[in-house]
Amino acid sequence: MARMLAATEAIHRTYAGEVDESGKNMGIGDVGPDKQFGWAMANYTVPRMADLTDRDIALFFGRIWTDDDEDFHIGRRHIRDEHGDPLVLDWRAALSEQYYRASAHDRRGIARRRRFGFQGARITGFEDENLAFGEEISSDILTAEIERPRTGPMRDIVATIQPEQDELIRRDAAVDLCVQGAPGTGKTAVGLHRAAWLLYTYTEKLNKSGVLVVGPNEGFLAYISGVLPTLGETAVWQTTVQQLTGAHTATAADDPQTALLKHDERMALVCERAVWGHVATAETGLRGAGADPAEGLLIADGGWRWRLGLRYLDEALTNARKHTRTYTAGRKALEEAIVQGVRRQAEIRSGHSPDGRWATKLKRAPAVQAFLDAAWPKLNTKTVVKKLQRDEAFRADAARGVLTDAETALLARPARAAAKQTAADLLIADEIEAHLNLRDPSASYGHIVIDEAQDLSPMQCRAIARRSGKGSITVLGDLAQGTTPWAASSWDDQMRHLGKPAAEHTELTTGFRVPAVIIELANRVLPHLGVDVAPARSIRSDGALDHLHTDDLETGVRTAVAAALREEGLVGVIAADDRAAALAPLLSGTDRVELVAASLAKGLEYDHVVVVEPAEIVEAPATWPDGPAAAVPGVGLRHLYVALTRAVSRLTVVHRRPLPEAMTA
Ligand SMILES: Nc1ncnc2c1ncn2[C@@H]1O[C@H](COP(=O)(O)OP(=O)(O)OP(=O)(O)O)[C@@H](O)[C@H]1O
Repeated sequence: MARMLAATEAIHRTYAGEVDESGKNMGIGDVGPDKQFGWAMANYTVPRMADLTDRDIALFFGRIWTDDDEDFHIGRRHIRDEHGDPLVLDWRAALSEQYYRASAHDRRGIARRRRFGFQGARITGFEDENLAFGEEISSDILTAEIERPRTGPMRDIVATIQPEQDELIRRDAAVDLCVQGAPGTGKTAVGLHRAAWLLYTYTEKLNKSGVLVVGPNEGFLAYISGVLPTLGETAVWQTTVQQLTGAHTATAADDPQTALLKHDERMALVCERAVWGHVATAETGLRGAGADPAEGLLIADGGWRWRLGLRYLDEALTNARKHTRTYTAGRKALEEAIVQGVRRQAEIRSGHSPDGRWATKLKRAPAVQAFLDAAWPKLNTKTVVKKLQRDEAFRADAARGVLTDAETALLARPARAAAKQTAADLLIADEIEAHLNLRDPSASYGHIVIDEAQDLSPMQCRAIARRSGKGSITVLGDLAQGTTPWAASSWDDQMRHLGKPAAEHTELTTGFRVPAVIIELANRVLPHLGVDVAPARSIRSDGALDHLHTDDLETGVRTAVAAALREEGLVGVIAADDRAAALAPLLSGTDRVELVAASLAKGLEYDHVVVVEPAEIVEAPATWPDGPAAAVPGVGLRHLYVALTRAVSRLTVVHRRPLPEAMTA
């Protein structure tokens, strides 16, 4: 690697001058092709040098010997010798697949596999499997990696990817995946590694179109943000659905009932009607333009007078509606049809076809404009949203047969709240905009990874789908951990909202995070959550579970945290949202302890978790993602399930009140 770095530095030195010079001169005068090339080379070498600089990570973690007696090392990045021959294969290379997938039963041409253990950049040991002799071992190196104390954000798992994970990671780029998985089964890990694999395998296509990772909240993004850069991928956008849909810029909040309605799938149809309902019949259009439908559209064109009949206009309207995807394009198509109709008459009458300038002038003719404005009025998103909010008759038309009267009334917003929009209003605006205008294809992503996807509302799913375009998606989640008021209860529905009804479905059940004693406790809660999902089976027999019954919660928490700090790793204290706020002063000043509100614990993990007063977590009202607090039935128990499944090694349940029945039954 040092030699590769030296070679890259030499290239950089050769061209570095071009960067400085062209940095000054770029865009001024003539920058010849040589300079362009030099500039490109110098720029190319900069990230490559960073990538080749020591990263305190072992250069390789595995080795395979094939039946043909070739051998390869497998590592995080590809390393070659001065002749260009590979010394270490990138974990994403096609051949590396054999390292992860070969078994004694299905050797895939691999005679022997070696796994290296390492600490930082130092190799600490290795274990061999002679697959050719039918040998298969349970890996201590994998066990050590899984049990390793967590010291900070999430790390990559390249050294120990399991065969069933590898299969998902390396699915073809065109495949849409939906992965249901119990807590700690590696969904997030699979999603991120799949993003990295796709970028490596389809570099050109995906670097251009981009890869997006959507997570539930900013805390989660911070937790996972380092994984892709350590895998050498810096060009992946990571965002929350709130950021993606602009919800974070909302200036007002909906009451829970209204928010629920605005996130409902039926709103998609209301939005569609609110836009397309503006298209009138030819007859109404003519009347609206002050013309007599029996006479049709009369257009004065210099010395000429043209007439388009009702039937022609009706057909033009129907065609424009049928053959265009967006409202704005539809109006254009209608305008073109009018020009076309007149052009034909002009050709017959004058014997030659009028030019483009004539067409532009004709479009501006007052009669044409008046008809277009009446039959297919110009619209923008703001106008439509405003009409939905303020115009009762318009709202009733758009919602007729879709929403009840009471629901329709919830969409009304008083004029004094005019400029203020809620997060759900912005989603509605996004939906309406999609009917009005085609999205710029460059604003769509080649692949989108969506984590904790069970929490998305139908309208949020649709907003993400619009950003996917022709790209594929990987959807990860757990129905049992759905805690939003609109959480999904079926993946089929969710995939339909995401525009990928034919996605491949898989379920992961091998738990890598939570030890068996702790997952058993969580699995007691699972049947009470009202979803049909498989429980996790932990591959770990270590770990500890303690209950601390106390008269005083604060003392109990203090005792539990002090005990937890005697061991290595991070401590997470999870409590009902209000309780968490109250505990904050108690826990400040300890950098190995993090206090987490139960509603924000999703996706995170700690070596030692202290769950505070489960009864309170069960009772606490859900904190709505973009609105006020309000009780969502059953959500508290799901928060408890999430809280109980965050521990990597030890869990202490601190309680003053009796434990909820679901935990003890
Ligand atoms: N093959 C593996 N080797 C080592 N560690 C792994 C492996 N697979 C998963 N892990 C670890 O297990 C833990 C749980 O993984 P991850 O967070 O991806 O699970 P999840 O299914 O997304 O969980 P949750 O539903 O609770 O968010 C992580 O620390 C991850 O690094």
